[in-house]
Amino acid sequence: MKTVLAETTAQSPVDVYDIDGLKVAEDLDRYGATLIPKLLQADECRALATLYEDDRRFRSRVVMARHGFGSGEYKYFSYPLPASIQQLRTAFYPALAEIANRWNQTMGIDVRYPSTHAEYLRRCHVAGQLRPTPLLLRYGAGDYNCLHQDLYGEHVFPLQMAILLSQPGKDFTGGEFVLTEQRPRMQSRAEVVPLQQGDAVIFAVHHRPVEGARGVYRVMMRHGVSRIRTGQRHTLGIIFHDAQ
Ligand SMILES: O=C(O)CCC(=O)C(=O)O
Ligand SMILES: [Fe+2]
Repeated sequence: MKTVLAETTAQSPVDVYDIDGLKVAEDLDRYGATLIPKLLQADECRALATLYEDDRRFRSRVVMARHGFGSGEYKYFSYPLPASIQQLRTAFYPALAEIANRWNQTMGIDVRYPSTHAEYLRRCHVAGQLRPTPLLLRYGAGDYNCLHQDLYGEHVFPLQMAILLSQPGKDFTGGEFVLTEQRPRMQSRAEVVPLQQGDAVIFAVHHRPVEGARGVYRVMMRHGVSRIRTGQRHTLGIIFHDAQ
């Protein structure tokens, strides 16, 4: 399936991402995560990171240490979302919904996701999950994001995306994106996703199916960020369900 991102910003040409060509489904099935290189250009990343200062864009700010979530802060966008974020959310959803539906079938879960994001949001909104979840995160030296799952109500779309907006090695050091998977009655496995500026990672929000010798089982997934050693790191998070 081809995902077309029309004009992610005024400067950017139309980009076409061939989701099949990038082995998105294959990686997600094997590892629970996949990396999409250079989804955004450096100038788009800088423009998005700069939005962090513009409080008119956001519905709320979370200081992570106050909640035991880690150290650093983030802000949830208000509706209407910035056009580039709205486009990313809409454009990536259909291909991810196909994977999510296949996973649910494999795991014996009877929830199915509609083919358009607009339709899925209607389902969230009818259930009272009305608040937008796309967010910008900002970390400084010493900050980190504890392993977590982004669940905001009954309706959870099982895949999400994060885009690194800062340049590792230059804007910051440390601060690796980390995923863990907890298999039933087994020790946990960790995976570090080596993101460059503008790269996206798509990953499982809460669980995913794994084929074992005795059939399919579910592994629990969590994600977080290791300690930022120096500098400042910004990320854009795109979650497909809305929040209560
Ligand atoms: O900063 C990161 O890389 C992780 C962000 C995150 O937890 C999210 O987007 O849900
Ligand atoms: Fe998260």
